[in-house]
Amino acid sequence: MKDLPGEWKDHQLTVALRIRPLNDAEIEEGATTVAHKIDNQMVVLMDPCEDADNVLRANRSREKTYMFDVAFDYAATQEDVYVATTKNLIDGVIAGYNATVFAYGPTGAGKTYTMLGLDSEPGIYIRTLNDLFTAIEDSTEDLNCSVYMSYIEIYNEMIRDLLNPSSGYLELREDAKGEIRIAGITEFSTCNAKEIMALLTKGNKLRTQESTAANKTSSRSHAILQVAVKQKSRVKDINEEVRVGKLFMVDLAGTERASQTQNRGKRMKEGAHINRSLLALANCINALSEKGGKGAQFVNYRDSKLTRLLKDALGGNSRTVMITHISPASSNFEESRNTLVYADKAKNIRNKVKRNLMNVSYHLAQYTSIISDLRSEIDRLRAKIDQQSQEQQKGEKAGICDIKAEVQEYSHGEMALLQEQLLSAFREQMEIRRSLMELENCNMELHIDTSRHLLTISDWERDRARARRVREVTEEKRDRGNVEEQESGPEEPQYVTAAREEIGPLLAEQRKTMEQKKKETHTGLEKL
Ligand SMILES: Nc1ncnc2c1ncn2[C@@H]1O[C@H](COP(=O)(O)OP(=O)(O)OP(=O)(O)O)[C@@H](O)[C@H]1O
Repeated sequence: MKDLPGEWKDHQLTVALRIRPLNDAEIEEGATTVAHKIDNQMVVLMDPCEDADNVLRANRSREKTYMFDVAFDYAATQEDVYVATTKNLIDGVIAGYNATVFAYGPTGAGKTYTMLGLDSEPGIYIRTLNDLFTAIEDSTEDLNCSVYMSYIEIYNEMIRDLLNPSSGYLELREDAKGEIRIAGITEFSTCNAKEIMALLTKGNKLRTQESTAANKTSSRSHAILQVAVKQKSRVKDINEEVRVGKLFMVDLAGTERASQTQNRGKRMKEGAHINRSLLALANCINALSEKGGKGAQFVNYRDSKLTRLLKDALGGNSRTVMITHISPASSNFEESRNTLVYADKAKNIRNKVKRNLMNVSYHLAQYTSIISDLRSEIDRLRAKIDQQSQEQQKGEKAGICDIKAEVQEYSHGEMALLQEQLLSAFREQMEIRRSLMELENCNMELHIDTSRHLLTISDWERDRARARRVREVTEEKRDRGNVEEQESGPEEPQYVTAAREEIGPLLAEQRKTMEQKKKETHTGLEKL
């Protein structure tokens, strides 16, 4: 069924649960299985502290049943998980919808296994990309399609481009439409799955991964793979429809407790950052699950880079699937319980989704003027025929034939030539307009960022002056005019210093964009 363009539809977050098999370390330490899949949707978690032989089972409160959209245990294959969670999103992305799949859960619970997988057991990334390219190839629609890919990690609250690590740390920007963008991100345009897989493998090698007490190859960062599918009509028209569907695939760092993972030093600092992002994510899930209900709350996405980037995935314009992971082991009971509580809340999140359609219309002035020139030329020739036929009614047919031939020749030759010129003028104009529009957007984003920083600084300076004045008045009153040397006031917070530092580069970038815009406009005018 085709959706009407521009129509908003409700979409409830899909929440899946995957319980991985017990691992060797868990078996060695004598852990028992406490998480069981009951059926395709139901899971039960038993408290290992309870005495299973106690027939009275007096304390049943900590044995809890959870329902999800779909549940998997150790028997599920990578294909099973992919088909039930992600495969269905592909057609939507091609039709211009946004979609997000994210893996959530404690460290070592199997998130990277589900998303990336092994060479012998590929995960969701590879399966999705293969099916996406096949679906594009099989599409019968008359559309030109291009696929762009980017791959980043958020490590210690800093964004790194995994496809171009030399670009340093990247910044988040909000554009005029309120959409979050990563400034300076590398977007590879590819048209085959093999090429995209090579990029992904290269990027993965750069991902921050370390051995921790809980997982030998623990991912210390959140990794986000974004694939954008852009399509436009092959048939040239004065109105062109462009569709853009974006798919985010996110492998989050694991939730962890410092005491349990025995992390120290650098690992502990990472843990704090990982937890800051995941705490912000948990807060958003909490607030969103309450939204619309009695306890409707403000959703604060700004607390971490992760939540700012996942804003659309949570409560925005995206079909979203959350794949929650837990270990079945009794030794991980507490982590599993906490994870299940959040996954359960996430089921209440509702998104509003809409196809991303844009209309590019070309300037008609040039088109209209050429057509009117052609019309007057034809009128002139018609008038000439009429005039001549009146004058030479008797036997001067040859002359008329000459003029008729002239009209015909003009109509075919000149028309074809003019048509050709018209088309190429359109193409050039279209390119210039498109790049001007991009520069305009970029400039607007820079302007908004600069204003935001200036506002942050002036707010802070105003508060500081106010605090200083209050202190002075208090001191004056107490010392009856004998004012002691004043403190310089509170130390400037990090976010204000960061705002000051960012203004210079933002202004420089703004100047650069303006220069480029001038150049483009000049080239455009020369061509017209
Ligand atoms: N369903 C599964 N079947 C078989 N092995 C699994 C499964 N899930 C996870 N594993 C294995 O368990 C180990 C830990 O998994 P993985 O690295 O995917 O965890 P993680 O949740 O990504 O951890 P972290 O948050 O620390 O990165 C890996 O060796 C992985 O191969």
